[in-house]
Amino acid sequence: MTPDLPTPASPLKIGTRGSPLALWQAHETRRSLMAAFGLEEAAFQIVVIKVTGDQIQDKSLKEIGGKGLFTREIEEALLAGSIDIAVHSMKDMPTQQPEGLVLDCYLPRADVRDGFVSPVALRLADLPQGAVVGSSSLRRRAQLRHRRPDLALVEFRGNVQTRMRKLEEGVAQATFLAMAGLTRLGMAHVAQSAIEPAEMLPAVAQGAIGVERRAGDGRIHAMLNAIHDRETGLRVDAERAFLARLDGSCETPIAGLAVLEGANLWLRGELLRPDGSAVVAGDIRGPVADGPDLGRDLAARLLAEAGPGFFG
Ligand SMILES: NCc1[nH]cc(CCC(=O)O)c1CC(=O)O
Repeated sequence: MTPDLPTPASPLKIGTRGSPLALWQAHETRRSLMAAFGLEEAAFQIVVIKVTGDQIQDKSLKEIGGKGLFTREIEEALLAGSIDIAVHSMKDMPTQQPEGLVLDCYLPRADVRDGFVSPVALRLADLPQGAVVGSSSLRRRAQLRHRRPDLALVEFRGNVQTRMRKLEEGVAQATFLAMAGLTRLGMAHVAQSAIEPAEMLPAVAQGAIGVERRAGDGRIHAMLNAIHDRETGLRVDAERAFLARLDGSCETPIAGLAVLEGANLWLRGELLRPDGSAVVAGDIRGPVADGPDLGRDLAARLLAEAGPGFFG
């Protein structure tokens, strides 16, 4: 089916946050659609929407609280019809979409690893005893506390430039940034190394870009089908089912990563106590089509292993 295609007179409106990374993702979505349908740039309009998570820079995300800090206003615009699709970093997406919205289109996933950024060490293992590390990510903080209880942690938010400046000022000796974001912004060189998943399991859906639409919008559904990356979808669906079964909120440090091995999907997962004093980790393999079931099974197993007292 060939959908009615957008034109410069009636462009497709792409909603996004205004951060440099979010804008890159929106432009990448436009490039993919242009290539898939032979359309010119003017057939698309990128609409920047302000979200709560970007307006508050002086508090940790946990303090602001609530889910969807980076998505609520964008999803409202999508439901209201002022945009036609919304582009998101899947890592920041709640596992449930609001009634009337569907998230089933993913662009090809980028590097899933965390980047190690530090003027004083080449790799995480080389950080001197007692070094100060800046991170506001609950997952990274818990993983670090578990592996390197000697390190001191400070809150670190803001864009790449802000964090680099804090490192230069000596506020911390190292920080972590997703390689996907750094690479997309042309800044992969600021990372001294990329941390392998076996050493630090990334966040669920790290490196994946999702495109959300209104349910029942057949024209847009058909267009998004043309740019959907099936492998990314299989992996992210398994990881997000794992997260959903854990009721992953921003209070619970959780890591998860699925990869395809031929006809099988291999999912690794990890639950941590925020202070790093306990970790339960495991993995599961099965047919790629069973990804969400594998995710729920692994989550149930890890929850049982953790027991009721795990999160204190
Ligand atoms: N939580 C913020 C966020 N959301 C997505 C990315 C990076 C890109 C991605 O993982 O898709 C980042 C920054 C980071 O964690 O360094």
